[in-house]
Amino acid sequence: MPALLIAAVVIIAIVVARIRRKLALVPSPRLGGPVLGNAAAYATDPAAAVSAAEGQCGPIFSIQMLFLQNIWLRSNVLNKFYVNVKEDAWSFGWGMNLFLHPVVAPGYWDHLRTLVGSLNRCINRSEALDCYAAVARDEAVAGFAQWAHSDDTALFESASVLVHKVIVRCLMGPDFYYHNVDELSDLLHKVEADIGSIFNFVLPHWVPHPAAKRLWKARDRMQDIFRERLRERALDPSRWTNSEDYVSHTLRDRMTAHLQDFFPAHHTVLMFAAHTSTVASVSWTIAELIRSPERLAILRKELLETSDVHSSPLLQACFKETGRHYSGINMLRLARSPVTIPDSNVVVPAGAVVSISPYLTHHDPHNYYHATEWFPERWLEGGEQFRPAKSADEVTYLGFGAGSHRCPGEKMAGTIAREVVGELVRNYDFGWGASGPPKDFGALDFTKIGSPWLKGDAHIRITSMAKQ
Ligand code: HEM
Repeated sequence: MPALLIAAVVIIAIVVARIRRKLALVPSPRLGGPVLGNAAAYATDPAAAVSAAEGQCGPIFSIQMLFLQNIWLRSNVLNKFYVNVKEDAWSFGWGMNLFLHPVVAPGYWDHLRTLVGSLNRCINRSEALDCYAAVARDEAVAGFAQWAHSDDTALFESASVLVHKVIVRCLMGPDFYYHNVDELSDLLHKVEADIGSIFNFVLPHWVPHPAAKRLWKARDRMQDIFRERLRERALDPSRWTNSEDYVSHTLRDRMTAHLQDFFPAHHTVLMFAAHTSTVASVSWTIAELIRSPERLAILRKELLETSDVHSSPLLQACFKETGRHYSGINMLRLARSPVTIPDSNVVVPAGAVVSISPYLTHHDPHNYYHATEWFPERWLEGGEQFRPAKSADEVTYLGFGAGSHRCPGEKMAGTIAREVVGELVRNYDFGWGASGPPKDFGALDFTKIGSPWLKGDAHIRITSMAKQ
């Protein structure tokens, strides 16, 4: 009997040793003090922390964030692998759910693909984009007339108000705009303030901590707003037959009409997906044009010579460069089943968070010449400074993502941003406000979902050229 026991222990020890040799532990850096050092370093300066971790550990490493293991993949080839892993293995939806769970109805993520599919079919049609361009122009004209009254307009904050109005009119429709636009902006800000609460990550989802209670309240109010508006629409259906707003489309689309109960959750997610990054795109482009007056003069000439703001190569290059220079620090997936990283013996376990970094990819000098400069000309014909991905196995530009979750709102965001900035460049003289230029252009706020804003904002003044 003891001999049998010893044999069993030896066999188990051999098997365990073999498995451990096969499944190498993901290396973890030392970025600060023990226990919470890595999480604290990441929270203070995520770009510096991830770069330092890569320097210590190579392209695959793990940063422990309290109870979550966050595994990072840092190479162009791993970017490509990452964006193509399927949802059932590395889930985008369940990654979002880690912090958005208090504001989305249970079951929403199971319908994400269907709802995103309908979004793609609706907002990328030319009729819809023409309509969104007209809405953006209209809001830009009204918004800038207001901005011109002050000699110190907070750029990101004011662009946020403008973009929010455009998004509500386009995605939700004129009735939501008329009745609820300010309240929706308020809800967005409230949700933004609480969604990053550590308690959302670490406590069971049912625990009524203060941030969760506020978020549940916002979720319930969003549901009420939708109930009210959809009830009114049902009383006058003919008015909505040809409406280009996305809510109308989802009510007409037989793939989504039955998912009405999930519309409030879907539009909460979309307010995040669409708002922060579009505001960043508009605001950073305006700020960078102020910093380069010669380029602004060339762009103004180009825009005044064409009747179509969407055909200016320099304006397009400016937005592409803003998407490169001011991109999000991370993408995030929740691993649902073990996945082996190619050409390594690392297996990402189920339950880990897996990330890549658009920001660090875009600032890698091996990928971009003068990577730390905002230099839109790199994207113009003849601007050979962009080093295209070496092969089809690499991804070096992630401004709108790539692969399975590539952004469906790229055309809509581009249309809005070109209309807004085009209106400003054509009709207004603009520069820093009375409080002067921002002290530190490198102070990026990476806490938002999407592209970073500038910490402390930037203040500008605009003057109508017609009045000069
Ligand atoms: C300049 C503005 C925008 C930028 C830079 C941007 C960027 C991105 C990126 C990088 C992703 C991929 C995220 C990932 O793979 O983890 C993404 C996904 C997504 N974006 Fe955008 N986005 C913008 C505007 C919009 C707009 C206007 C909408 C809605 C109308 C939108 C809706 C979405 C949705 C629904 C997804 C998830 C797609 C999926 O699950 O397959 N985005 N976006």
